[in-house]
Amino acid sequence: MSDGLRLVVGCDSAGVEYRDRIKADLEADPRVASVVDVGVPSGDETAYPHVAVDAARKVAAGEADRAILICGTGLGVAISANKVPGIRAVTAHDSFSVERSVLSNDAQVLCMGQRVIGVELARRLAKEWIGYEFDSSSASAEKVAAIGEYEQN
Ligand SMILES: O=C[C@H](O)[C@H](O)COP(=O)(O)O
Repeated sequence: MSDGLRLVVGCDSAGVEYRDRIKADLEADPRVASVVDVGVPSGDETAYPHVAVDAARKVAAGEADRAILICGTGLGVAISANKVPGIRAVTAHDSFSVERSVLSNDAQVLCMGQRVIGVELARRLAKEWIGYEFDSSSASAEKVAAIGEYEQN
């Protein structure tokens, strides 16, 4: 993270407003090196699985460090992103879960719902989330490794 985070943002038509607000926040954040927007633009009705998998594949390929995805609930984008091998995507709408998504689960994808929480909370949670870093020497590491083992077997 010393050179700054490389982030992806994405949404479906139900998440455009929050994606735009969070994207602007991230672009102004000194902790962030780059923000790639995988869509959708306003008025585009591409379904959420396509956007979520596109974003998740960039993370899995090492082109980005993390992704933030918005849909109506934050659920569909998380389910979809988790179909990409190696991806741990979560839906989180509270500060504690956002913290633990990184410190416990090493989640690289945070998903939120524009129809679930207010925009100021979503913006705050996005800012908090990028400030956490997983400790690979922590007791949580072997639990995260077990997820990967189940994925491979
Ligand atoms: O999880 C799905 C999202 O909330 C999406 O934005 C809306 O999906 P729907 O139109 O199928 O309800």
